Amino acid sequence: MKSAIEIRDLTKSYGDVRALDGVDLDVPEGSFFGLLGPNGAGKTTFINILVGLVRKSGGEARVFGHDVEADYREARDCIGLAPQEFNVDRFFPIREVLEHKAGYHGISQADAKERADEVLKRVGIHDKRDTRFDWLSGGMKRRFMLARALITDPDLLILDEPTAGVDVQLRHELWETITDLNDRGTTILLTTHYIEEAERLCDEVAILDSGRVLEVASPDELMDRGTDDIVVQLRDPPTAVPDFAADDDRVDAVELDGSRLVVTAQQGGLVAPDVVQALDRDAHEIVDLEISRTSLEEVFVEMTRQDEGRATMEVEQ
Ligand SMILES: Nc1ncnc2c1ncn2[C@@H]1O[C@H](COP(=O)(O)OP(=O)(O)OP(=O)(O)O)[C@@H](O)[C@H]1O
Repeated sequence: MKSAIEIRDLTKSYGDVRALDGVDLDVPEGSFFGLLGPNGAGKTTFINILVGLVRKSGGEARVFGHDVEADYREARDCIGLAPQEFNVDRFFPIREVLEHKAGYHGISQADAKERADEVLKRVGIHDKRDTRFDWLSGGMKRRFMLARALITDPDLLILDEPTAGVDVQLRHELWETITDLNDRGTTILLTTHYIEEAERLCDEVAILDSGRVLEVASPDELMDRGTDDIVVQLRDPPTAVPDFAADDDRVDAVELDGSRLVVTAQQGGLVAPDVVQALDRDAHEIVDLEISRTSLEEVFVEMTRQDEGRATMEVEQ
């Protein structure tokens, strides 16, 4: 599949700070791709290089085959960006702001008007079209940021924390709008601190830490790496239970607390039937069974914490 974003050995230094330290990444065309990382990992720097706000120190960055520096105009015209900060002209009615933006990208005045109406309707704030940005509520401001990113009908939509500070209802509405765009073929690059957001929306995520890509995988693949708890409630407290850990190397631990048995295992969904069979064989009656899966958040915290440990060890050696 063709790449919407193609990154090779990308570096960026701000003085002594190595914000990006040799990033290689391919974001497939049409995908919903998440860029996750703790504060200061380099996400905004990465995005700013793609849209030409920051100059890279080394390496290559292409958007739909266009080099972000040598072919800046072509690359930039493919991208719609909704940044974290509200960098909007506050004194004009929002529809005019959109028309100016469209004009800047070479869209005719008549088309710009039509598109402005269309995107304002799409994000649900068309009735506010004559209002100044300053007078919108926080949630409406977020919607407007998305509308502005969409005004050029971009092939690549970059969303930097698009739901920061919005209520649950609006978050769900924004998710729906973005998912719909992705279903129609727009490639999405999303950064977020709400790991649940990435888990729900993204086909693939890259975990970035200290300017390096630690991992690229689907949320499911990442969650498979964590351990799950298979919690079995038995009718009667057993005197002994099968030693699941000895028989199956996916099992990490077995704990018995009265009639409650907890088997901690990788790929809990696949281990659970074996647990049930073994208990059944030994005539233990099962009253209830629940599998609690590791969340992407737990895997993310574990991975980025391990990296911290590694960094400390590297310094100490
Ligand atoms: N203009 C700048 N001058 C100096 N250092 C900078 C500049 N911009 C970013 N940095 C540094 O580069 C590193 C990466 O910052 P960046 O903003 O890209 O991270 P981030 O992953 O977007 O963080 P956050 O999640 O907090 O927004 C940080 O150490 C930051 O302090």
